[in-house]
Amino acid sequence: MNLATVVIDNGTGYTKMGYAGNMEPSYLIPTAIADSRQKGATKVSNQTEFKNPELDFYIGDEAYAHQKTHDVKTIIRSGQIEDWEAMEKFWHRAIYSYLRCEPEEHRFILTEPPMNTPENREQMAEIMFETFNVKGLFIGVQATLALYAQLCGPESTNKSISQADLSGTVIDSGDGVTHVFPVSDGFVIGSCVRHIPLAGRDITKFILQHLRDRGEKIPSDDALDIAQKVKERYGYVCKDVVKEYQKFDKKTVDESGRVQQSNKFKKYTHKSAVTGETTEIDVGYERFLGPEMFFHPEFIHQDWRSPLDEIVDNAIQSSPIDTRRKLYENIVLSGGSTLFTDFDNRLKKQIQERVDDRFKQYQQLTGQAPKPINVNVSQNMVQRYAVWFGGSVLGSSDHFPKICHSREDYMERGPSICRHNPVFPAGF
Ligand SMILES: Nc1ncnc2c1ncn2[C@@H]1O[C@H](COP(=O)(O)OP(=O)(O)OP(=O)(O)O)[C@@H](O)[C@H]1O
Repeated sequence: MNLATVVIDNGTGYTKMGYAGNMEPSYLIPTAIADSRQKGATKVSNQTEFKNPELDFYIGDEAYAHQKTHDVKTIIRSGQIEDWEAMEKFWHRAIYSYLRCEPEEHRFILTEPPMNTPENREQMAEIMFETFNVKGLFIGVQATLALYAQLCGPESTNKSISQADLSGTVIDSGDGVTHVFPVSDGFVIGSCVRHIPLAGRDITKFILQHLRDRGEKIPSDDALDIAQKVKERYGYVCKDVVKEYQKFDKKTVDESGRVQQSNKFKKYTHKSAVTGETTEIDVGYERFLGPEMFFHPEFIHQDWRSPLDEIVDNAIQSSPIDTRRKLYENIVLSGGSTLFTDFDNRLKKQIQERVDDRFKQYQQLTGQAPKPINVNVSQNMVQRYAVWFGGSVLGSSDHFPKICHSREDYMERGPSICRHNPVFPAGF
């Protein structure tokens, strides 16, 4: 009997995990581990949860809940696994305690950043097959899975897709890093990938700083948590920063003659999980100034001045000429930090302006009018979990057993079988 494929997408900030065929992952937890400070010591206290100190560790939110007694660390930096031992422990807990499955009975889909080395892929395969004895393994490239999710997602009408349909530009912005990946026929054009060292975590820190600068009283224990909630709940991308400021500064007078601040200001009430105390915070300009980082990165990072539309345009322009039209016409958003309202509209407008300017110059120079390009930036229902959802659809497809590397193959040929992971079998 074929049991559902397990899909685990380990991101810099968050891990999404669940079973293929579902719309959403079953668990979304921080990619963090809290390890015992008393390694090697045998615990004897009756109150100790674990007798074996090697098992005295926590992952995800539980890791942060135990930071007083354990050392918490993140495992992935800029998409790359930094600590393999910690990763293995994280997977162990994820598989047995969260997903509660017997790995030898399931096929697994793990994800990797596009420029991952073959050695890293082999290491993943070794751990999965040798430690967990999984039934099968497929290591999907995150950008390709995000495109796959869009093609086969809930809004898709395209029933018969092939490798050639997997073309477009994926903008993946999560917690730690933002990437722009041009993908042609299912393959990431490696030399044209662009990396931006700014993402959700930087916006959160900026919002926190801005709230404090405006004099809001933020309890230091929950400061980052509050800023993150404010960002996720009230953040949006504006059309024009100056006009947006004016909207916030516009005051009105109510019936009793009292001056009221603009209704653009919002109130956020936070209840501390530790003390139970509530704090009320006025949320103002940071609502649009935080997400503005994508278009005016100099607000946040002194040395980074290229706006996202310039980087996307540059990535596409450096791709082979015959792929560019598809890359402009299918820009796909992936990751939590692309969820801001109107992010897609502003990005589309600014990239379209760049394309139109280039066309005008070409026309003036040659006197010829090329066929226009309509830039399309699509937001979709599965954007936050696009990579995971791509894995979910792939893992439940009929052709998945043909592309998944089996345990028998691994035993016969070793970890090098996992170096290549095409989304479609040959001749599809
Ligand atoms: N509705 C929202 N609006 C804005 N930001 C959001 C929203 N929901 C989540 N985020 C932000 O998205 C980020 C997490 O996104 P995601 O889970 O895609 O990251 P990740 O995969 O862990 O990171 P990376 O892509 O860097 O490896 C966090 O910074 C979170 O605050």
